[in-house]
Amino acid sequence: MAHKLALIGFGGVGKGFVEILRDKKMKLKKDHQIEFKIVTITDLYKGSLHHPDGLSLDEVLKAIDENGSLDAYPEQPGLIRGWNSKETIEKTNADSIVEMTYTDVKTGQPAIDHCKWAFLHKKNVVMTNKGPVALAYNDLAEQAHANGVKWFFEGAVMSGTPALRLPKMTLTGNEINKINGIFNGTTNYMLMRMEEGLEYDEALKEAQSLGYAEADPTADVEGYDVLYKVLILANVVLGIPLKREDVYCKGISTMTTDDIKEAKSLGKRWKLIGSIQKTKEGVKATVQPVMLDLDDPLAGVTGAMNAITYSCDLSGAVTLVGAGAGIKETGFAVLIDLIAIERER
Ligand SMILES: NC(=O)C1=CN([C@@H]2O[C@H](COP(=O)(O)OP(=O)(O)OC[C@H]3O[C@@H](n4cnc5c(N)ncnc54)[C@H](OP(=O)(O)O)[C@@H]3O)[C@@H](O)[C@H]2O)C=CC1
Ligand SMILES: N[C@@H](CC=O)C(=O)O
Repeated sequence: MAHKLALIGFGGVGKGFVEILRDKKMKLKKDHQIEFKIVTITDLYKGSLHHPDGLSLDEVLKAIDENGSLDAYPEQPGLIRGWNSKETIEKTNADSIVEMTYTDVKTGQPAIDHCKWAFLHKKNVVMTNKGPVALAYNDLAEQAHANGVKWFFEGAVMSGTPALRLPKMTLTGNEINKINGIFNGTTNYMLMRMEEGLEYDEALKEAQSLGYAEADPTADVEGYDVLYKVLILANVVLGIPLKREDVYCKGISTMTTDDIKEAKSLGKRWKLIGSIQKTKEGVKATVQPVMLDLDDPLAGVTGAMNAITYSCDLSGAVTLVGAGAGIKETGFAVLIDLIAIERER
């Protein structure tokens, strides 16, 4: 039986995910005997569509590409328009909610409420939104468990690169003492382009046009996006209930091309580094720009690529390098989570 999905938030990642489902439909069925059917899509300004038997992905993409809105989707018997996110969760016949609204770095809303409502209505949640995981992990994980549903969010850290499944699945049995790395695609891309001669504003515009930046890019350049990822890694991977006030956070917003040139003249390169370390005095967590030697492995991670190193007592340091942002890459993260749910069904 097809696994029915309701999408909340239909921006870059939402569209990327629908394109993946359209393109991989046959392969998923043939290789994995899995069929996903999107029955609802709800977006704040682009509108909302629901059909209990499934929406035509070609028509959804045509409506968005040609009109920027779901309102242009053709009429058909049984089609319902106009649900908001709460109505979607309450009324849809979907098995899983895919939450891809913007990340609010202060409150985590409305995504935290979306999770709570979905769990109460016995629906799984897959999300790329970082807010609920960073701010309400323990509470929401308990609610999902109590309602017998799954809550997955692989895309919240390093988009489609499995930065969360790696420690949870294959590094299990190790004590992880330190996690550090590059966790933001936008700023890593900007630093590379500034080294190539672009001004700060030009580099930011490019990162936005490539779909890497947050709806409000302040989150990227001030380091809050990395701070959120540090909180997720601490809570989910290390089981440490770290809060935002526990983390020293400095972004790249004050950096100029002169800073970049200075590093270059010293044979170094700036990177925005997130780090969590267990020490005798407790946990030390920071987000800050660091000048690295060019032969440091992290110095070679450029563009929207990210890297994470898990320092483990048994396996030693294990580093994963891969996309940290991107429409297709993050859409893929949703697919990984949905396949994981489907395999457990
Ligand atoms: N882009 C990337 O590379 C990555 C993104 N993420 C996360 O994935 C999520 C989506 O990212 P992305 O697609 O790039 O962001 P976008 O800003 O492109 O899309 C977010 C969408 O959510 C919609 N939205 C906001 N509030 C609501 C609501 N209450 N109900 C319904 N829809 C709503 C917005 O509507 P409208 O625009 O119509 O107002 C917008 O279309 C974010 O949380 C982001 O942090 C995670 C990893 C990587
Ligand atoms: N804006 C973020 C998107 C992924 O989390 C980034 O640039 O890394």
